[in-house]
Amino acid sequence: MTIPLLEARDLSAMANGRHLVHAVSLSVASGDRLAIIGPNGAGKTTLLRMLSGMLRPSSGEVKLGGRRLDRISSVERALHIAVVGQTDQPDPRLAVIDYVELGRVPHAGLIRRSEERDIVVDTLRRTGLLPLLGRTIGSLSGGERQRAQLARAIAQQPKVLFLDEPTNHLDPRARGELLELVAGFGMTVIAVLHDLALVAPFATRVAVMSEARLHALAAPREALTQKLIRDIFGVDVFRLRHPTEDRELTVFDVPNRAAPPS
Ligand SMILES: Nc1ncnc2c1ncn2[C@@H]1O[C@H](COP(=O)(O)OP(=O)(O)OP(=O)(O)O)[C@@H](O)[C@H]1O
Repeated sequence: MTIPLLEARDLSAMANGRHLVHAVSLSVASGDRLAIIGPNGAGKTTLLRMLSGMLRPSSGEVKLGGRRLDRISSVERALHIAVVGQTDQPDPRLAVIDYVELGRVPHAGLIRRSEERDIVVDTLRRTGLLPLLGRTIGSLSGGERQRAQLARAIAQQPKVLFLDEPTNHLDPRARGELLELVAGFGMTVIAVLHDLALVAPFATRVAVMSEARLHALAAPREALTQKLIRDIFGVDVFRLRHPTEDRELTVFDVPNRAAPPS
């Protein structure tokens, strides 16, 4: 039997006598890209924080490569796990190249310094940040900063990359491009996503959270049924033929409750 890269069993988080996440079990194989979706307050970020070891569960456990995450030292964990959170506040005085190089700190001394630099420069190139490498983090736009945060995490070369809403500062085109970029690195990714339109092109699997529970866990096409999207998000989904190209469009539509009956 192959051991999943990451496995959560009966994971719960409680605060003030209330479940923020209730008995979630899931596993993630190497190379999976798992999108965690659900309405506001469903428990997505709390689940992500427990899966990445940032938050200790009230009950249940997380295993990474068969080992309990809470028994892996924070130093070793940093070799395996990178997190880009919603509330990260990188030091605005750092130059982009120095900031991205911070991703290499957990590996310090393990490989030669010149190889470290090569990894950083290659990551800057692949994330389109080479022209900005001398700029300070504080001088970047929200979208550029988001790309720099991603680059730092990619330079870390983790076994699992955790992303909490990685596209929230990006324009519609840049959102898709950023996730395409992430997918191109071939890493195992667990990402909280809000934009439902981004899920199917990016994710190999989707975990649907609703009211602290895992409502569904499947490939996007299986999970994102019209019924589920209507029930969980209160929006309609239509699959339409693209008017000029040979492909399908998925359109999410908020029903107009104010419309008079026809
Ligand atoms: N430390 C805490 N103490 C008390 N309640 C908390 C704490 N952290 C989160 N919550 C609550 O738990 C619920 C789930 O929060 P969480 O951030 O996980 O949801 P989410 O699905 O990521 O939401 P959003 O889409 O709005 O970012 C929310 O009602 C939130 O207010």
